[in-house]
Amino acid sequence: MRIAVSGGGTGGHIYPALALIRHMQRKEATDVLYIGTERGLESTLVPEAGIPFKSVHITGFKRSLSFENVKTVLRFVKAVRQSKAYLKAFKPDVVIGTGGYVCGPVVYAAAKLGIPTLIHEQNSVPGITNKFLARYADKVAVCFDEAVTRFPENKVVYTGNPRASEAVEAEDNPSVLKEHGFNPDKPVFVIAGGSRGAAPINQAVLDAYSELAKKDYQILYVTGSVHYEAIQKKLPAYEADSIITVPYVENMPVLLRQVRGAVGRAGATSIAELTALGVPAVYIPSPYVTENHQFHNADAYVKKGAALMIEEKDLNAETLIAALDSLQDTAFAADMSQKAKEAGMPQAAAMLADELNALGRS
Ligand SMILES: CC(=O)N[C@H]1[C@@H](OP(=O)(O)OP(=O)(O)OC[C@H]2O[C@@H](n3ccc(=O)[nH]c3=O)[C@H](O)[C@@H]2O)O[C@H](CO)[C@@H](O)[C@@H]1O
Repeated sequence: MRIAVSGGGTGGHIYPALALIRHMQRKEATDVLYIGTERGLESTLVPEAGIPFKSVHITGFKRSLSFENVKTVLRFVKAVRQSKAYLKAFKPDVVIGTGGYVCGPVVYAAAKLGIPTLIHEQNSVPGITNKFLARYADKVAVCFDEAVTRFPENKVVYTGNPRASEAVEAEDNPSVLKEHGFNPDKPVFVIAGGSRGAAPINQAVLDAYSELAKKDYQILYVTGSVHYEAIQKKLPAYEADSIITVPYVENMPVLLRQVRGAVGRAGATSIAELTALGVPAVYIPSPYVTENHQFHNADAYVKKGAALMIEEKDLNAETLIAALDSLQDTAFAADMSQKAKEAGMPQAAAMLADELNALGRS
């Protein structure tokens, strides 16, 4: 099989693509070309994973009327032309887009060239690019019941997010906690604001820091790479042994296998990992995303008893500490873990690969 993959901007769109590629390459010889942007996280993550990478120049539409949108249309036209050239040279059997605006020109170009296409929507509410592409793509793979009715009935398939499979296949290595400097006999929570960090969550952790330092649990506090330096300057002069602050975690699934619980944004790929592994979670949805989709992502799991939610308007040191304290109750945490696992989709990579194989061989 030869597959062209596009997806970018943030980790939530890139990690599912990488998980799918790794799954397919383990099963059979699969040649891959990844098309992203130079500025997105994909331009480092994809080459680091040893996958051939080409770039197009494209930006997202602004929600308000602006001259920038005219420029975006011109960039789109140019990026379609460039994508067509890459695709004609690579000759893929199938093209998949995993979200982010870079998929727009790539999947559109593929459809116009008559190459079978599939788009993967991780969220409960579709993003602008996938809404546009749904008209052109042959299949739309979704991860939430709520997303099924948002796409044409004859195209939609429910596969889940392939990063869930990668999470359950990750190495079970308890010493990862020790390597971070934790006491392995006490529970560890990870607090991370998505792939880029989140300023309001960082502020709540700073406000709660002195109280958290007194707790009988430990915290891996992931600030997000861009926030790290500023946060370090704001941390109290004493550094609590039980709170370890890092900019980013390279291999999140290995870490997630060992923690008592996780606090973070309600990005769909994080949710897929946490549910597949049955990690109790406290979601603080970002209210700054299209159609408030993170709230709806989180809500679907809160309703199943698989997670807790703190809306950003209610986020402060007290609500953060209360949520963490509640997961100290082992029976409560175990029940949530069980419900999260029941809602998880660890078979997602195989299901999505089957859809791609069927399309590519049609
Ligand atoms: C602001 C924005 O538009 N965010 C979107 C973006 O979020 P974002 O990119 O933050 O995506 P997610 O939270 O879904 O996924 C983050 C990914 O990065 C990994 N990770 C995170 C931190 C870290 O230190 N190390 C690490 O490897 C996580 O394990 C996960 O695989 O894509 C998601 C999936 O479409 C959407 O639901 C989010 O709404």
